[in-house]
Amino acid sequence: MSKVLVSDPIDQAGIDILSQVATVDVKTGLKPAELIEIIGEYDALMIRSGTRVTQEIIEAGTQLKIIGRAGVGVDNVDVPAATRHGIVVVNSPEGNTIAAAEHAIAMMLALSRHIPDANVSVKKGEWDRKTFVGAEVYKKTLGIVGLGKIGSHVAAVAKAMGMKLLGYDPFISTERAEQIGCQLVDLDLLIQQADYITLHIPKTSETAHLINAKTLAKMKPTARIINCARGGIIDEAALAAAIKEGKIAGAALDVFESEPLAESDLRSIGKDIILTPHLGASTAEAQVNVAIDVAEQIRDVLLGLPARSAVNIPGLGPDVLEELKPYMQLAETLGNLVGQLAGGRVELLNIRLQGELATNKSQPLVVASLKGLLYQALRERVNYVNASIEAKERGIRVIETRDASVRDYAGSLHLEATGTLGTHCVTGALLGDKEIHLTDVDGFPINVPPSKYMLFTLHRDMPGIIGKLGSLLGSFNVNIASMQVGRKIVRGDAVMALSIDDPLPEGILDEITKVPGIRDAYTVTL
Ligand SMILES: NC(=O)C1=CN([C@@H]2O[C@H](COP(=O)(O)OP(=O)(O)OC[C@H]3O[C@@H](n4cnc5c(N)ncnc54)[C@H](O)[C@@H]3O)[C@@H](O)[C@H]2O)C=CC1
Ligand SMILES: O=C(O)C(=O)COP(=O)(O)O
Repeated sequence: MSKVLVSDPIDQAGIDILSQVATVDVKTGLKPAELIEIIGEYDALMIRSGTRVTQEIIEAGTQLKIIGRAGVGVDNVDVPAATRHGIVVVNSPEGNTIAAAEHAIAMMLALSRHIPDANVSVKKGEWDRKTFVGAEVYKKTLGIVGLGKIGSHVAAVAKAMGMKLLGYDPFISTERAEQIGCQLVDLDLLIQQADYITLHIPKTSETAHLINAKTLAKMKPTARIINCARGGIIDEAALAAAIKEGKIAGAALDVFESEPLAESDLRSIGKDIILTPHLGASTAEAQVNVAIDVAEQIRDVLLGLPARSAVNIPGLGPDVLEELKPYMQLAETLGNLVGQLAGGRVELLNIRLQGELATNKSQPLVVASLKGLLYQALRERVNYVNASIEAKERGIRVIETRDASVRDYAGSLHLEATGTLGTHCVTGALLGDKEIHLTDVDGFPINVPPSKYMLFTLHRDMPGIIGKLGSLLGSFNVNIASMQVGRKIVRGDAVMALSIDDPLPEGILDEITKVPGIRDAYTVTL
């Protein structure tokens, strides 16, 4: 049975799902060295933001197949290292959207009305109404940095409260911003005009210290900034100084450069700063959502199925996966087949996505083709995560083309592999009830479902060949399950595709090529 380590607090709903397929150990608060010591035993690791999954931990996790982040941000995982090791990293892109957005709104209102400090004051026995006079958000300008899932929900709520919305997000269109009710502007303008700024972007090398001494200096002295996204997007020292010097009115922070927050100037600022301990996703509802979402994906991957929200498999979102699932198996089978036909070292793989597959959405089929191609060399070590990197490291050049005009089938895939021993090509499609069919081998039209053991011959189309081959296979006790000939012209060259019940015994290929008229023979295991 597989083993899963849960190293941060996760809702029981997730543990229950994992327990259906694995032994689950919950060990929270482990030090890095302790995690390194035990991670080698586990097939999966489930975390929140509390565990830093470094390259060292990934290298020690020799059995790891998946790292599941029960939340959005994966900045605490060395994703490139996981990718190199073929470990799929999944998250829950939507499970805590509402929770995080509501926390940002709550922070904005709490900051405007000094709720945390007023509460402490009343609990101390005071009745001070003058100190805590606040500001309304109605008709004020909210600048939203990052108009993704959380930023969009913040926009909807803020709009309902009568705020004017400015948005900055270089990766969304003006139309999308308009839909959200935001005027798309550049960051500088947003910073200068906003009364409130709220951050909803990932932490990356581009967004680190996006808000710094220079940007803070451009803000209105009455402006307040809220960060419920990631620590380190704001330069904390510069922020503390800006509030103390009255350059801005205040800040509300849920996330910090280093968590838990250690000694910090931020603590010494009074009612103009609110600090919460990374609570954005901490609602009962969100914790159930993310735990179920990620546990299901871990379960699926441990059962050999694809994950719906893998962050290190490009282009494979849940909607795309649903559509492409049957074609992924086709691509893998064709990759595996053409790799074996080509034999030797493959140097170039031409992948043509045809008919309805000729769209950008089909990108994962390229990865699946490479996974199939590399299967003979790498077996279980190649997967959707590392297939592209492994191909690159082996010097395999990949050319993708898309041809929507090929309409023999709704969608079909054509793979051509060139290696040290020559060039071969195969085409396949889904027929009937999404059954995989080989529709062409080396330019000869056929129509056969692939089987585990197959034999292909290139021969002259002439009487007697099929009989001779049948007798030869019979003399080696090889049982033929099905056979089909593909030819372009009568008595010209032809291809024979045979499904056989068992692997072909050693030495028989040479015998087959000695049959007059048979030029070449290939056996494959799929
Ligand atoms: N405090 C907490 O507990 C939580 C924090 N988060 C954090 O909130 C952030 C946003 O999450 P989602 O909205 O779900 O992500 P998302 O991926 O839906 O949206 C992020 C948006 O940021 C934009 N973006 C990326 N780089 C940018 C840049 N340099 N400048 C401006 N915009 C940029 C993207 O185009 C995208 O629209 C993430 O950092 C996530 O980790 C999420 C959940 C809970
Ligand atoms: O989902 C995210 O990105 C979060 O920041 C939530 O973090 P958490 O799971 O509460 O440690």
